Amino acid sequence: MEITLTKVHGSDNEFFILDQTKLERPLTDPEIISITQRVSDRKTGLWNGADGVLVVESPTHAGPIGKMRVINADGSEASMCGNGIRTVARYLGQAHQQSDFKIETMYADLLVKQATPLAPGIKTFQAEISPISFAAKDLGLHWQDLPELHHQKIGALSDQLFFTAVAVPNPHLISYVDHETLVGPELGRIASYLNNGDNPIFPSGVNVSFVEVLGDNHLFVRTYERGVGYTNACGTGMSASSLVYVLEQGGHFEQELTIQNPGGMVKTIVHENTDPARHSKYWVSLVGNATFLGSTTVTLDQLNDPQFDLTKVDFADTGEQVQYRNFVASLNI
Ligand SMILES: N[C@H](CCC[C@H](N)C(=O)O)C(=O)O
Repeated sequence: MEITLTKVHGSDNEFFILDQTKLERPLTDPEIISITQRVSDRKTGLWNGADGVLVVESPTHAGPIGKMRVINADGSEASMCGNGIRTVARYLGQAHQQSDFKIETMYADLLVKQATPLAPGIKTFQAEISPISFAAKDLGLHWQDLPELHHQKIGALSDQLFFTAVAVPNPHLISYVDHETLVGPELGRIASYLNNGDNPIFPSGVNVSFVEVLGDNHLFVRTYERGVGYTNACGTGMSASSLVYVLEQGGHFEQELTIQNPGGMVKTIVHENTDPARHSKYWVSLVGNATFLGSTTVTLDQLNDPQFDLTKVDFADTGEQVQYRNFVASLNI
C-alpha cells in the first residue's frame, strides 16, 4: 500500500502530514505509532525526520471538513498542535477550496482561516486554540492537591522559579524567566524530569516552556515538548504563554502579541469568552506560517522494513523554505 507523506512546518516545528483518506485502507493505531517513530527519527527517518506526524482523517460528525490527530515523535498522541493545525488548515483548505472552516480535534472543532501573510511568500493561517483549562485534573497535575497552579513555586523542581500550569487542551507548564535562565540548562533539566515517565507531579508528562519578556506585547518562548524534547517552536506552548502573559504579566486581552521562538515568530491574541457556545472561558488566536517543504510516496512494506534506508528516499522539494528563511532573517526585532 502506498503512503504519501508531506513534510510541513509551523515556525520550523516540523511534521509529516499523513492523509488517511487517501489510503487503500485505514492504518491501525499500532501502525500509525510505528510509522511515526520510524519517519520522525532525526537520524534514520525521512528527510532528517520531524517532531511527529499529523494524521488527517474524515470528520466524525457534521461541521468540520477534516479531522487532525497529533502523534509525537515518540509515538504518544497529543490532543492538540498549534503549529501543526495551521499546516493542516492549508492542506485541507487547498483540497476543499475553502479558506475559513473548522477542523475536528480530540476535544473540539476549531476554527481556522487563511490570514494575511506574515511576509511575502509566507502562507499564513490563523487557528483557534481551545478549550483552555487550569484545572489540575485536566492537566494530569498532582502537586499538594492544588486544584490549579498559578504563579507558584514547585520545590521539587526549583527553589527560584514560579510556574503556571494550563491545558490548551494539551498540558503546559509555563515559567517567566530572565534571559540567562531562558537559554540555560534549567529548562532541559526540569522538563526531562517531568517527562521521564514516573515522576509524581506530571505522571503523563507535560510540555514545559520558559518565557522571556522582550518588550511590551513581545515575548520569546522556548519549549521542551512532551514526547519530543526541544523543538524550534510549540504553537500551543506559545498560546499558553500568551494567556499567562495577559493574566499574570501585565498583558491585555484582544491585543496582538508578537511571540518569537528559536524557529521564527508567530502572532497571538488572547480572548475572554463572551459567546457561551465557545468551549471555555479563554481562547487564543494563533497566527503563523504554514510552510510545505515537500512530499514523497513510500510503501507500507518499506516503512515496516527496518533494512529499508529511509534517508535515501527523495522528496519533491517545494522550495518554500528559502522564503521562510528570508522571513526569519528579517526578524531583527
Ligand atoms: N508542537 C505542538 C505541540 C505538540 C504537543 C505535544 N508535544 C504534546 O502535548 O504532547 C504545537 O505546536 O502545539
